[in-house]
Amino acid sequence: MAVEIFYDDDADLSIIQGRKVAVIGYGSQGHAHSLSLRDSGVDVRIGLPEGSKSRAKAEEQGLRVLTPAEASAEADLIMILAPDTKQRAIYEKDIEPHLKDGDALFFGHGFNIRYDLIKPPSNVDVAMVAPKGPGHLVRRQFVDGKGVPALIAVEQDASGTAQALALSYAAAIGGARAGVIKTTFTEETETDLFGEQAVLCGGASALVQTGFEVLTEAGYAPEIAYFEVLHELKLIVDLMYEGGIARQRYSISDTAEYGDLTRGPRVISPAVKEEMKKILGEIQDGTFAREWVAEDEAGRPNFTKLEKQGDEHPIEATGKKLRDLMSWVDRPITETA
Ligand SMILES: NC(=O)C1=CN([C@@H]2O[C@H](COP(=O)(O)OP(=O)(O)OC[C@H]3O[C@@H](n4cnc5c(N)ncnc54)[C@H](OP(=O)(O)O)[C@@H]3O)[C@@H](O)[C@H]2O)C=CC1
Ligand SMILES: CC[C@](O)(C(C)=O)C(=O)O
Ligand SMILES: [Mg+2]
Ligand SMILES: [Mg+2]
Repeated sequence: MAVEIFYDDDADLSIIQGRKVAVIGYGSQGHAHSLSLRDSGVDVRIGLPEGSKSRAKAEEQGLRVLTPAEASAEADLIMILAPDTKQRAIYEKDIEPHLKDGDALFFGHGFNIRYDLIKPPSNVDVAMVAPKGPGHLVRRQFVDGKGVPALIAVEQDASGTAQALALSYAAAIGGARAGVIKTTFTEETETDLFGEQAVLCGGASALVQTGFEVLTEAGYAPEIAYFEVLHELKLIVDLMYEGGIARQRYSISDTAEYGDLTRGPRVISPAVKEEMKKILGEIQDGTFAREWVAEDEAGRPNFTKLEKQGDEHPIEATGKKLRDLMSWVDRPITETA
C-alpha cells in the first residue's frame, strides 16, 4: 500500500501554535522537541520531577519547568518523552488525573500503546510524532535549517482533528522539511524496535566491534583497525544517505565493490537473516517488551552489565585517543549537538 508523505506545505503550523504543550522529560528527544517547538512559536512548558538533573539545563535554555503533574494540568497537549519503561507510572500518577475533554496525549514512540501499558480515556486524542533519528540530531538539523523525517500516527481521534494536530507538531520540530509519513502505532513500534536491534544499533555495533576484534586479534594496529571499521563507516554511510548503496558503490574502488558484492552476503549470511526474523518475531509477539519491562523492574542488572562491557571494549579507548586529535569530531552533545 502506498504511504502518505506530508511536507511543510501540507502542515498548518498555527494549529500547534494555538495549543498549550507540556513536554514530559528533557532528555534526547525531550530537549529537541521543546527547543524547536519554542523556536516555532509554540507555548511550551517542561514537566520534570523536583530532583531531576535536567531541570537546570532546561531552565538555562530559557524554558519554563514545572513538575510533570503541574505541566500536565496546565497543558492541553501532553507529549511524553520520558523513558519507555517509566511512562506507565508517570502517566498513572501525573498525567491521567489531569486529562480533560479535548486534550491530546502524544508519544514519541508507540511502545506503551502497542503493548497495552497505557490505556488512555476515550475523550482525548492519542497520537504519535516519532522522529526517525536521535534527538540530538533532530535538534541539530532543525537549527541548521534541515529536518529529520518523522512518523505520525493517530490511535484515537476524539477531536476529529488529531492527524492535523500531529502533522502540525511534526512540522514545528522540523520533520516536515524532510517528510512525515502517516503510519500506525503498531507499525512504528515494531519497525523501530527491529531497526534499532537488528541494524542501526545492535547490528551495527556488533559488526564494528567484531571487525575490530578480528583485525586486532590478527596483530594489526588498533588505531588502523579503528579507522578502518568505525571512522570510515560514517563516510561510507554518508554516501548511502546521499545516494543509496549505488552511490556508495560508485565512489569506492572496483576492488572494494567486488569484495562488497561477494563477501557481504557471507558476513550477513542466510543464518543472520534467520536470526533477524526471530528478533522481529519476538517484537511482534511481545516477548521483547515483556523481557525489557521485567529487566527494568528488576533494576536493570543485565543492561548495566552489558553496557559496562561495551564501555570497556578496547575500541572505545582507541577511538577516544584518535578523536581527541580531530577537532571536528567528538563535539559535545548539547543543544545543537
Ligand atoms: N533517544 C532518541 O533519539 C529517540 C527516542 N524516542 C522515544 O522518545 C522517548 C524518550 O526517549 P529519550 O529521549 O531517549 O529519553 P532519555 O532517557 O534521553 O530522557 C528521558 C527524560 O525523562 C526524564 N524522566 C525520567 N523520569 C521521569 C519522570 N518520572 N517524570 C518526568 N520525566 C522523567 C529524564 O529526567 P533526568 O534527566 O532527570 O533523568 C530525562 O529528562 C521514548 O519513548 C523513546 O522511545 C523516539 C525516537 C528516538
Ligand atoms: C535507533 C534508535 C532509536 O530508535 C532512534 C534514535 O530512532 C531510539 O529509540 O533511540
Ligand atoms: Mg528510532
Ligand atoms: Mg527507538
